[in-house]
Amino acid sequence: MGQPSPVAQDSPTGQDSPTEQDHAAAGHAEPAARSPYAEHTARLTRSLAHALVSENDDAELAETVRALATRLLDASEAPAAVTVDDPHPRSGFRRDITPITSAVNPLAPPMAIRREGDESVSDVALPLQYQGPPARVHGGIVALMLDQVLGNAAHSTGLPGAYTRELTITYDAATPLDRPVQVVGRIDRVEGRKRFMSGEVLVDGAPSARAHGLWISPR
Ligand SMILES: CCCCCCCCCC(=O)SCCNC(=O)CCNC(=O)[C@H](O)C(C)(C)COP(=O)(O)OP(=O)(O)OC[C@H]1O[C@@H](n2cnc3c(N)ncnc32)[C@H](O)[C@@H]1OP(=O)(O)O
Repeated sequence: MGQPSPVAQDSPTGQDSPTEQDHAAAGHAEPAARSPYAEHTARLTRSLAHALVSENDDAELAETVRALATRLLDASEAPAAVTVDDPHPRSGFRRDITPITSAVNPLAPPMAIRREGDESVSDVALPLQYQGPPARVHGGIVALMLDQVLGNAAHSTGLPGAYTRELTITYDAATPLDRPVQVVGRIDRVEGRKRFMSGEVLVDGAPSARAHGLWISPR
C-alpha cells in the first residue's frame, strides 16, 4: 500500500535515523492533521484477526466486510490515496511502520511509549492475536515489546542511532493476555559506541520477563 517512502538503509529501524523532532515527538507531540484512512484500515485488519477465531456466523457482518474488502482493494489500486505516514506517532520515529508501535501496521497492538524520568515506559494490554500458550502472550512478542522499548530508551538521550546487537530475555512468569502490563527500559551504561540496556515486563508490579541488551551505533 502507498508510495514507499525513501528508506535509509543504514538506520537502526530501516527508517530515517531519529532526529531532535522525532525525540520531541516521542509520545507527547500533537499529531499532525492527516487522513485517518491508514489507521482505520489497520484497526479493521486487527479486528478481522479476532473475527477469524470467532464461532459466530454473522451474515450481515460478513456482507459488510465483503463490501469493505472490495473498497479497500479499489483504494489500493490508487496508491496516491494511501499514506504510510503515521498520523499518531508513538515511537519517536517519523513514518513508524514497525510491527509493534505503528498505528498503521495491523501487526502492531499498537504500543505507545512515553518517557518517565530516565526510563521509557509503555502500558499495554495485548489481545488474542498475540497469544502463544493459552491465555499467555507469545514469548517472541514479549521479546519484541522489550526490543522496542529498550530501543526507544537507547535513542532517548540524543545519542546517535544504534542497532540491537544482543538481547537476552529471561521469562520468569506468564505474561497474560488482555490485562494491562507495563514494559520498561533504560540505559544502564554507555561505553563508546556501546549502550548496555535493561528492562522488564511488569504484571501488577512484578516482572514476568526481564531483558538485558547491548545496542551499538554503526561505525
Ligand atoms: C525512538 C524509537 C526507538 C525505536 C526502537 C526500535 C527498536 C528496533 C530494534 C531493532 O530491531 S534493531 C534491528 C536488529 N538488529 C540489527 O539489525 C543489528 C545487526 N548487527 C549489526 O548491524 C552490527 O553488528 C552492529 C552495527 C550492531 C555492530 O557492528 P560493528 O561491526 O560496528 O560492531 P562490532 O562487532 O565491531 O562491535 C563493536 C564493539 O562491541 C563489542 N561487542 C560486540 N558484541 C558484544 C557483546 N555481546 N558484549 C560486549 N561487547 C560486545 C565488540 O567487541 C566491539 O568492541 P571494540 O569496540 O572494543 O572493538
